[in-house]
Amino acid sequence: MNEDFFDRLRDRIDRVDSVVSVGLDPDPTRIPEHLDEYDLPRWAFNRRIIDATHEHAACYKPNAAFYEDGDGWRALRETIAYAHGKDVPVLLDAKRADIGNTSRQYAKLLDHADAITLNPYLGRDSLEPFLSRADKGVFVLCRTSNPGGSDVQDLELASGDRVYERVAALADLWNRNGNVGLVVGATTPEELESVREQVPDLPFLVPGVGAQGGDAEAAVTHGLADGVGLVNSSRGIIFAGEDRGAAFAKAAGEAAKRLKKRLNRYR
Ligand SMILES: O=c1ccn([C@@H]2O[C@H](COP(=O)(O)O)[C@@H](O)[C@H]2O)c(=O)[nH]1
Repeated sequence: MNEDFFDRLRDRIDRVDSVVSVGLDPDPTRIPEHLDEYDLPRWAFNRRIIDATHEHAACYKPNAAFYEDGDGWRALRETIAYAHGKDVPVLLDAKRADIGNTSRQYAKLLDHADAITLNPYLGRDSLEPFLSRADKGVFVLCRTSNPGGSDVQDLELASGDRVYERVAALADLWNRNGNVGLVVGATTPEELESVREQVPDLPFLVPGVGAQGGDAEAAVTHGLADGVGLVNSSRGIIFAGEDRGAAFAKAAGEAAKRLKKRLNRYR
């Protein structure tokens, strides 16, 4: 197996001709009722979603928030193993980082996943236990897709830079192992473009297309570095067939394929 996460991701993107990241956020209030009979309904749901979407998935992105309880961790472990069985990398959207000893503990999450999202707010030493895992990918939150993303990230520093621009510059410095990418949302296409100009070599994870209504063209045009990057949709894929009972997974497969084709127009 290739030792470099972004090389492995490039191989996967080439193999399925797709930059789609399928977000596995199995909101218990939206999972089809007929799956309640299973021991782990979230895992039963994800397994069916993976079966239906893997041909179009450059990666799976489970968000840790949907698994942080006893059964949830079991469902997540099963999900990751199953995705790996289909040869699809898994990016755990955990948005972690803390002081040193706590971060070292958090970094154990990378024993299971291929890549992780990190919060840069605590600075370099908080990220080090993840950055030093040279074979794993690390996506640093830069300009997030939510409406309040501007509250802190757009603040202007004394240097004239915005906070998110400073984060992008730091991430470039932190990339000594070639394993760093950025999270930049599709809902702010101008920022996407300007961050891409600033750091031409860092792949982006671009969330916010689909349910958040972000700009798919900008996501692809600016999200990829030398053809490598990810455009994520979670609810727009996994709940595309919410009203279709047992056919929910088929609808998810169709939604993933549609998004792949739409994004490929701009690659
Ligand atoms: O800036 C960010 C960072 C992370 N996310 C996460 O991506 C998915 C998006 O889900 P959708 O259903 O496609 O809106 C979700 O897990 C978010 O927590 C983000 O949206 N924006």
